[in-house]
Amino acid sequence: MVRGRISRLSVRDVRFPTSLGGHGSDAMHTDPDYSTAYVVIETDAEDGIKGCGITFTLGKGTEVVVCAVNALAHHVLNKDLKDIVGDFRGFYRQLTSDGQLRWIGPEKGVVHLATAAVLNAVWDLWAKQEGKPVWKLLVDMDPRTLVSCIDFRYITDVLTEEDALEILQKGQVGKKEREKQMLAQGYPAYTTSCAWLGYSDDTLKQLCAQALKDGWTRFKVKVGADLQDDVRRCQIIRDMIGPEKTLMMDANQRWDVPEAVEWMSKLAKFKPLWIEEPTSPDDILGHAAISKALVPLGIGIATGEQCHNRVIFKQLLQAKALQFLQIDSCRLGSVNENLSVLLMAKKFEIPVCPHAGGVGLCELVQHLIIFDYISVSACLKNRMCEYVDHLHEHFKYPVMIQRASYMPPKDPGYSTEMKEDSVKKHQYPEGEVWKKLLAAQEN
Ligand SMILES: C[C@H](O)[C@@H](O)CC(=O)C(=O)O
Ligand SMILES: [Mg+2]
Repeated sequence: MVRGRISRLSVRDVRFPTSLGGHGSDAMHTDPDYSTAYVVIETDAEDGIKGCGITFTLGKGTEVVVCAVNALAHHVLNKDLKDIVGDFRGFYRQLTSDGQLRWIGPEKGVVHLATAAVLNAVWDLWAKQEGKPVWKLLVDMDPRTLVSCIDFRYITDVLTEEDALEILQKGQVGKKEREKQMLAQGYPAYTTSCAWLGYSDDTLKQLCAQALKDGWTRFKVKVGADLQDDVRRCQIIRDMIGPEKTLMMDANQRWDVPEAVEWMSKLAKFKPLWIEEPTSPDDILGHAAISKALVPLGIGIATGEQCHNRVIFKQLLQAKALQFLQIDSCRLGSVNENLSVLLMAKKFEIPVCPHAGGVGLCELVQHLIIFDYISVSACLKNRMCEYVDHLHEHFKYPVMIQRASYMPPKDPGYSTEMKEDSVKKHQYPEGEVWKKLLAAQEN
């Protein structure tokens, strides 16, 4: 039973100095400090359960997201949780349609990242009160309730409420077996941890050797800044993993459309399964053109980690602009909007391979993709979820990887809760980690 009125919302700017080690670096983001606007909501219920939500940022600018969360807070405060989740579509619409705040979106940019953080906290609270991890809450929900969480505005030309219901009803068949399968085997993952762009060749080799020992069979390498470097690094990694294992490449939006085609034609000999974010995430027709040129070379297009909202995904699907769709748990409007994208991907039969990593993204998105397999896609072909081996130690319920697969979390909630000590130490700029770093910079 859901209970309580939201009595408090707090949001903190939490940053990890990952740029110091080149972790997370790519052709466009050369010095990312993995960070989060960390939201905690409390209720007046006696159980003391809190909902925790995050969105992912790269350091600077987290303070702007924090401001946007505070600007949205009045939509949540003093609301009964029962009323929020009882009309989740209405609540989503209320947050995303604030007559003044939507002007600095709508449903994109800082205000949408803030929406994600707030709604992620609501989902965490709801699941904790129900005593289930979010994936299980979703799996056990009847199709009508699931559909009632989705705002179909702007997507009914490709996915109506009736279409969504039909997909979810079909997904009921074999659900029990798939749940058992997930609990026993987990959801297949790939690793990005070996090949950040800022890593030396020696680090790349050492991490790749370790990943092979740990049983990884799918690897992603960052490309896009310098072609000769890319050729050398891709050669190293392909030689190490051999011809059979899967390799993906990620350019993080570095190229123009013709440049993407030309560059990837030179990297095609390394047999990448996909090139991720070859160009601007807003350029739907550009992605379609790249896809048309590269698919004949055996290279698919993957994108999504910087797609603003369901409308962009709708058009990418309509334009046949991608072969792999990458949802993101903290850029889209939480579970609600991700549900609509999972259902559209199912309708277009495009495999979903979520973006993860960052800080907390693995923790969250595992719930969505496990639900997707059990209740929507029922398919593992060409599907895998990203894994990055950073910062899990700061979470109370960190991801569990076994045999290169995500094992379904068992603790109630959305795995979003951070350790209080970690939050305090990494709060920007007053946490002890930052105090030391900022003082050292001044000297
Ligand atoms: C800046 C981030 O680390 C980005 O490079 C992550 C990414 O593109 C991915 O994990 O994929
Ligand atoms: Mg990427």
